Amino acid sequence: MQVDSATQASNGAVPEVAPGEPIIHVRDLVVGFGERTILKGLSLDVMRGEILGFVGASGGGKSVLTRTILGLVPKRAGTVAVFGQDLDGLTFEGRRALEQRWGVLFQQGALFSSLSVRQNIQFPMREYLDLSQGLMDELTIAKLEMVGLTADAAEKAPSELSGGMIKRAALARALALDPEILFLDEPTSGLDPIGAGEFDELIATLQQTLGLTVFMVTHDLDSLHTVCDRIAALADGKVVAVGPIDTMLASKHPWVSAYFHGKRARAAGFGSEGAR
Ligand SMILES: Nc1ncnc2c1ncn2[C@@H]1O[C@H](COP(=O)(O)OP(=O)(O)OP(=O)(O)O)[C@@H](O)[C@H]1O
Repeated sequence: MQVDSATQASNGAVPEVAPGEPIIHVRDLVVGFGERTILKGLSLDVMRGEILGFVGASGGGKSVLTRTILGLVPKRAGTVAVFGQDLDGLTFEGRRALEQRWGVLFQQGALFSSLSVRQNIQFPMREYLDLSQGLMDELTIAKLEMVGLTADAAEKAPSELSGGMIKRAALARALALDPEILFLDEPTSGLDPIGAGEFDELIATLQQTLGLTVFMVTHDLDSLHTVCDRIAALADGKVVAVGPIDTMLASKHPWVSAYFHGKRARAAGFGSEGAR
């Protein structure tokens, strides 16, 4: 894929990714903190319109990769390009234009606890757009309905919501700017299996109706099986397997094999006993 920084308009206009080119393109990425190197030459492509599940051992660097793609963590080497734009070559305006095209649901601190749900959802609108209060209020209700919440959730504080409602409200905030890419960090963690299943269905529905590309960090085997088009597995600081679930089940890499054929995978009905 060609990342042509010369085409990156300084006015923030964004060149389109050619059909068949990855929407997120990571090559030879090295990220570390002090003496520790976490990502050791990681490469990964995410294609437009897919739901890519990203798995790996706890502490392996999944959140670090997400945060590096978002430009929140500095890299030591390698390339990160989103929508065909090398993150390194961006002007301030170019960077802001890019940020409006993705939405993020972080694992921790999904919502600002001191703000109402309405204020949370309007936060990115205020940051990036110049809309009247009336229009923002209308959009807020539309986003809440999109994620299966009713309008009366808007005036609630996060502390008044159940865990599942917090995830949905956070998703509504991630959708506030009509993003093309959704980054989800452990979206179903903390939810019971039914709540997690419903959230998975919601993500699949949104992906289809809005044409989203979804990058999802998850440990949830059910999510990986039910909603992900492809899975990428992280081990030893690199992507060691990438492909549909069958690729994961066939992988000989020790971590991937242990994960997809382990006790939890078997309990969920996958793995050595055959994929369901
Ligand atoms: N800002 C930072 N400064 C120092 N170390 C960090 C920083 N951010 C992450 N790390 C370290 O990088 C490693 C990878 O962290 P990361 O949160 O990406 O793991 P993860 O794969 O997402 O884990 P989990 O599945 O448990 O959420 C951890 O050892 C973590 O302590």
